[in-house]
Amino acid sequence: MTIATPAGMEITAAIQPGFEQILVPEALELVARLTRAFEPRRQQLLAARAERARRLDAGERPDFLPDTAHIRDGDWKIAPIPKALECRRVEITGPVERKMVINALNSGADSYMTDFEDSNTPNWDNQITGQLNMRDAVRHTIALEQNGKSYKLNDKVATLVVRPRGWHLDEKHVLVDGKRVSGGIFDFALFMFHNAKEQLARGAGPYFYLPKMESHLEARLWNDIFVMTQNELGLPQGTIKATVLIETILAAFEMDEILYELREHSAGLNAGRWDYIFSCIKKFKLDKDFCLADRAKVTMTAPFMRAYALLLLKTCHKRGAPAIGGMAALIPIKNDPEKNDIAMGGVRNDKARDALDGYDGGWVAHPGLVKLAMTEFTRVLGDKPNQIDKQRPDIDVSAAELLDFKPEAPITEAGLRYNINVGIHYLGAWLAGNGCVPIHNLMEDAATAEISRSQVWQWIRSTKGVLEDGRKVTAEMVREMIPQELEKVKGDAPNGDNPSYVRAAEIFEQMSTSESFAEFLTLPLYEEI
Ligand SMILES: CC(=O)SCCNC(=O)CCNC(=O)[C@H](O)C(C)(C)COP(=O)(O)OP(=O)(O)OC[C@H]1O[C@@H](n2cnc3c(N)ncnc32)[C@H](O)[C@@H]1OP(=O)(O)O
Ligand SMILES: O=CC(=O)O
Ligand SMILES: [Mg+2]
Repeated sequence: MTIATPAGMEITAAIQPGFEQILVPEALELVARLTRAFEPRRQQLLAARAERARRLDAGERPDFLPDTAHIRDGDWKIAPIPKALECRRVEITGPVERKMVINALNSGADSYMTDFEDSNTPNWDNQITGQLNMRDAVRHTIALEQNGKSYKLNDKVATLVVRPRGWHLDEKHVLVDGKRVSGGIFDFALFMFHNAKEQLARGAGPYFYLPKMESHLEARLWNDIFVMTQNELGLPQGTIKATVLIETILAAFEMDEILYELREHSAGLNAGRWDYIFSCIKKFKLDKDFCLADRAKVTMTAPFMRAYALLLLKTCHKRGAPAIGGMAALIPIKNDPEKNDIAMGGVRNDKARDALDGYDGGWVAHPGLVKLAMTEFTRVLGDKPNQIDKQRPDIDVSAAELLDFKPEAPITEAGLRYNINVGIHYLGAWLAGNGCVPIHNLMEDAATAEISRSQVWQWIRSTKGVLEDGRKVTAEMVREMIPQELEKVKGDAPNGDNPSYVRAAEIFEQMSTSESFAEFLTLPLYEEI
């Protein structure tokens, strides 16, 4: 099938039946206009990231910005939060897949973040089918017959929030003036064009989660895109609301500034813990003093994670903004009640800690976790929709505390093998089109897998990358383990005979043993799909 595209735009992927309903000329026109207006700035900001990374590699340490002290010290608040976003005690998240969209909206959670990002392989079909799913979800017509089950929406559903791709990702199948467009702008513009007015008519609005930003200037770019889009679509300014994931170490130093940039459009901040850990490893990968312990030991109570979580909470409430907690990767464990009890206890503790600290809500990965997370937040909040009024002047977090990277031990052979195993399994699933999988009873997505592959790279290079039995982690050691772990993955994965796992092992070896560090694992992977 062919479709009409605006002058200067080319679509290089197949237009499957139904895709033309999303790729309508006016929607593509909006993509083209936003691209022409903002793509040069996206490229400048990505170049600024690379320049900052070079400085960090050379030993520079981040600090709060001197030039924006007046924003941190100033007395201001974000614009009022709309009714539909006042109560977010439990937010379920998941890839933008039809059955999961229905199950998540029906899950009993207050809100649902549908994901074009960490938990989604951004192949062309997933992206456009995801937009079709969103169109039907917003209109409450989404339905499905699968495996003898009928899926449709309940009368009362969770508030929908959409996560477009981050600034680093392109949509390679859409070119404007010969260049790839931004994946984030593409996802955002199509969603806005098809759904914003319908959502407003239904008493909510276009709400977003914004991932992986590294500075307030990147937030300013989103804000300017919101302003132009609202003008283009004839929507009142301030209609769009966005929650920013603080999931990079550099953004942790600019939380006030990020809220300030988006103050007319802000719906608060979220502690995106998994990408945050990955970002710390990435930004200090060459620092001889930096070396984190086995992935399982780096929890929310590690000193640097605790500092970040508390600073986020304090900053949000000071600005009248919701503070939303991140994701415990534990999921229900079938057929093993004992292990399941331990996993559920882990989620309960995680949500109880966030609620008692003062968070207004938190993320869960699975419908089976909604009730217990809700119980923990309700225990603290009672019948209040949020606890934004709970100020935490007692919290005082310094730059040194944000950078207090511990624990450093233990690093174990089991931990190393775990990282290799999860890395291969996840990359293989991703290449096969599934961006979120259960591995060893944990939710694994692009962010958790990034921790695994970057730890292996770092342990090989750091003088502190030594196993607790005294052996140094080396490229040879990792090369030897990769085929062994690949065999285990082939046995464990439901589609283990898919050639994508063999390819994943090759990519994992290349990524973890090569001298250069791939900025995001999804960048080389995207060129393979
Ligand atoms: C770091 C971050 O970025 S966190 C945010 C990104 N990550 C996520 O959003 C995690 C989303 N979660 C998931 O994808 C899944 O829960 C997984 C992959 C972890 C586990 O999936 P499965 O093993 O298939 O779960 P399970 O078999 O227990 O599912 C039972 C039912 O719940 C549904 N379900 C599971 N998780 C979700 C979810 N997050 N949203 C909606 N429905 C879900 C399944 O579709 C299934 O439905 P069915 O009974 O109608 O067939
Ligand atoms: O997106 C969330 C994260 O933890 O990463
Ligand atoms: Mg993330």
